[in-house]
Amino acid sequence: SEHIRIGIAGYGNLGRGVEAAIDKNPDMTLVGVFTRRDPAQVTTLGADTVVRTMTELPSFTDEIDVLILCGGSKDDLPVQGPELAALFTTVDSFDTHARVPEYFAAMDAPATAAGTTAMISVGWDPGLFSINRLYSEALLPDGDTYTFWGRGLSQGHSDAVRRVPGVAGAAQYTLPSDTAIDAVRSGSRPVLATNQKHTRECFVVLEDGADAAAVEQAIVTMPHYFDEYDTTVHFISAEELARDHSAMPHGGFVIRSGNTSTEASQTIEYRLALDSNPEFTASVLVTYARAAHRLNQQGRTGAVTVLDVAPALLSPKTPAALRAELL
Ligand SMILES: NC(=O)C1=CN([C@@H]2O[C@H](COP(=O)(O)OP(=O)(O)OC[C@H]3O[C@@H](n4cnc5c(N)ncnc54)[C@H](OP(=O)(O)O)[C@@H]3O)[C@@H](O)[C@H]2O)C=CC1
Ligand SMILES: N[C@@H](C[C@H]1CC(C(=O)O)=NO1)C(=O)O
Repeated sequence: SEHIRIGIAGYGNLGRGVEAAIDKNPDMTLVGVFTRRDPAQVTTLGADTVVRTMTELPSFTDEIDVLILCGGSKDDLPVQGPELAALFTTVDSFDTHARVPEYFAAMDAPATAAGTTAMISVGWDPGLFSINRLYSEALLPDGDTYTFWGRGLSQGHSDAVRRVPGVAGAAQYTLPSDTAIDAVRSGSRPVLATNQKHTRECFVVLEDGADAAAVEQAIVTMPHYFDEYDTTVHFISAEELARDHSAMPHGGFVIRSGNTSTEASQTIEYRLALDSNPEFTASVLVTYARAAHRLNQQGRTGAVTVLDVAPALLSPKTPAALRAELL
């Protein structure tokens, strides 16, 4: 039967989640974790997990079928993605929405040249929510689509805050507006500005000697992450961060209300409720690694997104079994 050999590039919340998710998929094997740090500093879930430096990756091109990129979207993936897509079929969770077109192009060139497949922006948003926004808009042309997240910890926004000079640690929570949700659920199809749907709340540990006012200003004005929102910043100790902000729950929903006739109002809704944002996202990444490997074997090279993936490619079951069980 098919067997897929996985590498993990970058070992943080997501990398750890991918290590766990591979254990849940019998058709997958973890070849190793690749880190920019000293491997001796990296403690993995599995005691026997191989940990190597990122610089060793070029010597693993024959041993890895799909490399799952678990770096941060703000600063890591824009550099690591194109370099690694030139060597491996990759899957990543790039989630700076405004920069997706530019990142897609940056991944498409090396992957096309190398004959690899670069599947970008895999996760739940972008990812599963993107698929449901597509279904909703295609199925109900006359309608409006809304996306709400939280209350929960956004990993992309937490990563972005951690990259601000003077920040030693951070957690960012996204809070949906109940007023906005009620208006949407009423079916009145309201027009809502970005800052009417969510607010953002950051808990930040400062490095010794850092200027709190300067850090706060850098966060609340950050393009693509915070500049369109009302954001509050709290400064806490490293102990408080570890004690109160280690769980990473999240979730949300995509809802479209539309009309198929003046009399008939229709609603489509897709919802997630997550105890662990990173573990769920990692499970999505591993599932789509199966599809990326199959697409590459079919000769589909260059950059692709979840919107290009036929659902059957995601399943470990054969098409015949899927037809017998799911249709
Ligand atoms: N599309 C979606 O729905 C989702 C997307 N994401 C994306 O996933 C990205 C990664 O999230 P997350 O895993 O939480 O980010 P982390 O900050 O945990 O990890 C990012 C990188 O930082 C390095 N790192 C991790 N821990 C440490 C440490 N203790 N000391 C020094 N460096 C460390 C690792 O690189 P190295 O090992 O090389 O040092 C790692 O690859 C986010 O930026 C977000 O964009 C996340 C959730 C959902
Ligand atoms: N990409 C997000 C996944 C969801 C969560 C989110 C937000 O809270 O702004 N936007 O998209 C993440 O990093 O957690």
